[in-house]
Amino acid sequence: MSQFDLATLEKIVAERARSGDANSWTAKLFSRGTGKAAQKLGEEAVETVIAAVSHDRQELISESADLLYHWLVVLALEGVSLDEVMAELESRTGRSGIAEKAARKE
Ligand SMILES: N=c1c2ncn([C@@H]3O[C@H](COP(=O)(O)OP(=O)(O)OP(=O)(O)O)[C@@H](O)[C@H]3O)c2ncn1[C@@H]1O[C@H](COP(=O)(O)O)[C@@H](O)[C@H]1O
Repeated sequence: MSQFDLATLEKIVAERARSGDANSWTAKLFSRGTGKAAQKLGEEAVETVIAAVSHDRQELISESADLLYHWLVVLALEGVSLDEVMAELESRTGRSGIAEKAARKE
């Protein structure tokens, strides 16, 4: 099982955004701003949907990775942290009591 996680990728994105490296896609996207990055996010979302409805498993994995990366870039450009999104998701678990049920099973 992969040990890689979104928090690590969020840190990489922040570091690459600051790098100013001409070879960095992240730095390039940051320099072009939220409009361009959000456009790329939308394209990756559509490509993910196409892979899913095509039942193309490998493409679905690849496009999902592109989607999550570009999503983190857009969050960073807008000053939203992954933690804030996770807190929002966590708050929703309370609605069904599912988190408490899962915790009781541990
Ligand atoms: N996870 C990613 C990642 N996923 C996708 N991409 C890039 O996203 C870009 C967009 O994909 P497209 O197929 O749409 O590319 P394109 O056709 O060249 O783009 P356009 O012509 O539409 O502008 C590609 O250049 C991919 O390389 C990524 N670029 C970077 N990362 C991560 O960010 C780190 C830092 O990367 P750099 O910023 O490039 O150093 C990497 O080590 C990775 O961990």
